[in-house]
Amino acid sequence: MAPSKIKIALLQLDSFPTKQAAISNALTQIRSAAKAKGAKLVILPECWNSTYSADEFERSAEKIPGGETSVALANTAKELGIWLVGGTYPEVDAGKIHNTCAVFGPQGEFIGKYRKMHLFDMDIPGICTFSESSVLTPGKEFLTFSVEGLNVGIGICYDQRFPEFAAIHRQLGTDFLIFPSAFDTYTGPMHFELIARARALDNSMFVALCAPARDTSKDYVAYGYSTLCDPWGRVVCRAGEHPEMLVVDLDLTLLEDIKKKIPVLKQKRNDVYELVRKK
Ligand SMILES: NC(=O)CC(=O)C(=O)O
Repeated sequence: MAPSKIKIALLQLDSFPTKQAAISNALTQIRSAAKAKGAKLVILPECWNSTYSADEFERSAEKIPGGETSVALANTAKELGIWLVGGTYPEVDAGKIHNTCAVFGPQGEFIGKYRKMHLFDMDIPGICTFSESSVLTPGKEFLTFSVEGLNVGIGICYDQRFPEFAAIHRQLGTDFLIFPSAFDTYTGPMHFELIARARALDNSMFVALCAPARDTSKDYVAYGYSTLCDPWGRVVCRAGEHPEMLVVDLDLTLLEDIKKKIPVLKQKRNDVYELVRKK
């Protein structure tokens, strides 16, 4: 029988001048989350081992699996016997660059990877202009997997702005949708928590947004404020701007609880409208 609780950790990681230093810090934090706090599933942020910039994506991209970050994460997942959602780091494959999340299981096995499907192209003049599509290739595949009976799905940052993405995950059976996310400091205060709560409530699922800590010395300043919402759309826990570890027991009984009490998922009018996955 599936457990009624599972302990998870969201690591809001600091930035470092080199990839090696970022990896070393991440491994220390993962060990602390698993050994000192007992987390069974540990989640890292978007773009935690490189600067969030188009140039840097090309410079630091690696093979997934097989590259140095993936090997370090796989070994650590095995050492600790945990599930590890590796945040995102740039992937190179057949000459193309992707913003990719790799997932590793408790034996260090590669569970799968998810490539950011909706690329972050935003233009708010004088505030935030970013064009992931100038260097990255978007993904087309969804990723889901089971952790002790809990159905987990992966999205990345900008994907959370598309309600259809989370709704397709609902169709796929996802009960916990995880978005490694590096929102900026303009949209973050307006939208980050709002979107997390909306996706959670719309789909009666847990939603986690795991962000890098804020570093004001960077060109792209990440918002921070990693957030976890329950299927009722409530914020279970939220970080601040600085490096932080959020450790929490997901109360899995809430999944059935809301489905019984507010059965919107069964009440969809598929005779009138329908959402169709094409790939
Ligand atoms: N960084 C992103 O992918 C998205 C973001 O910052 C936003 O949507 O705002």
